[in-house]
Amino acid sequence: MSRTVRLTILPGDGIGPEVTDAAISVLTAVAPDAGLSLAIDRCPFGGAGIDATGNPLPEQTLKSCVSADAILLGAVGGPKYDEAARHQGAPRPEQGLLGLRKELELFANLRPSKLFEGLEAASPLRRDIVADTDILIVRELTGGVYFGDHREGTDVASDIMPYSREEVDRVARVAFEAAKGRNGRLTSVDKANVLATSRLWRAVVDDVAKDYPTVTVDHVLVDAMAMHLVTKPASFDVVVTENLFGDILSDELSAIVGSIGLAPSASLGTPDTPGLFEPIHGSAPDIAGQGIANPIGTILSAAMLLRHGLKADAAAERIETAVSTVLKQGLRTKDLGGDADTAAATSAILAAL
Ligand SMILES: NC(=O)C1=CN([C@@H]2O[C@H](COP(=O)(O)OP(=O)(O)OC[C@H]3O[C@@H](n4cnc5c(N)ncnc54)[C@H](O)[C@@H]3O)[C@@H](O)[C@H]2O)C=CC1
Ligand SMILES: CC(C)CC(=O)C(=O)O
Ligand SMILES: [Mg+2]
Repeated sequence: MSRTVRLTILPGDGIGPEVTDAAISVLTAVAPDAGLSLAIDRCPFGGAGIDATGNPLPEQTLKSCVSADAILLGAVGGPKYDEAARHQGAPRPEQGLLGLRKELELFANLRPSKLFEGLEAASPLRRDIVADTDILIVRELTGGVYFGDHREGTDVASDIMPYSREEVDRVARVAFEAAKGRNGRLTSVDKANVLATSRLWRAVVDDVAKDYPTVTVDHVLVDAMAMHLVTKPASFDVVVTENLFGDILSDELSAIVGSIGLAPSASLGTPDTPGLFEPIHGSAPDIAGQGIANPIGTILSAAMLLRHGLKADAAAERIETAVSTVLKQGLRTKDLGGDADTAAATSAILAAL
């Protein structure tokens, strides 16, 4: 007997539809052996939501997300929408994404990045420096400067970065749990020499640490962390940080291990809200429509969807093993210095399954 699971798919904009199609074909391939029957609802979101309804998070799309077992997103945004926002005051696709994260209270964003075997030459770092890099960034996702008050004037503008003890506590616990299940090392990244929110962040992380005596915690300032990631990436295990710093450091880390096109993520809230699974990259307007996007970040996000969203760990592992295998065998999309297109990469992964 198979279990029917409801998946809301948000292809979004740019390369979003290309990479979500690839991930759906992989999910569809592993579902039967995992005892899953997929009920897929594709919904307009981001720029596509604006085109369809004027709203980046249309009411029907939100309804579908709320009642789904899990959500898979491609990416949102693009120059056409930036122009309309600038000149006509139109809504931005990115507001839809921030709105969805907030609506579902998806406060913990897991962004794993590791060096796959065979990809040493794709890293901009020396082989001996990048070797063994395997980091999980836990990024706070529904607080901080993305959600504070924004004031936009022609001469003065401001963005407020608020954090409460509760917001820091809950994401810190996710990070400590993750560290406990890995190597027991947690690095908390902040800017406590300048920011009040960072001093609160540091104090709360130290309080939560008392509940996790087997985890060792270090505090590192974000500017130094940006440097450490390129000089000694293999010395970090789990990293927890606030929204903006996590956004930036995870893009940096993804390039260190080869390409932003490889990096998946899981955005999680309480156990009874559906998780949102998406690659960390954006809509890549510079390569959209050419069929050359790397689909691996989205395919690995589908694996995270199976593990965290559907508790189908074996199916998740099958996908991760297939991705490792094809990379070890030499499959390279353009971002990794090769010439495999999206379709060829997807076919290779399907074959490796
Ligand atoms: N989660 C989301 O939906 C996000 C949306 N954005 C939006 O995306 C748009 C473009 O932003 P950018 O700053 O250009 O960031 P981006 O991540 O879309 O692209 C940065 C660079 O990485 C390359 N790239 C990204 N994904 C790739 C993939 N799968 N395969 C191969 N190459 C890939 C792009 O071609 C580009 O050269 C903007 O409108 C931005 O607001 C940006 C980040 C996240
Ligand atoms: C709102 C998003 C566009 C922010 C972002 O870059 C991300 O979440 O990775
Ligand atoms: Mg980002």
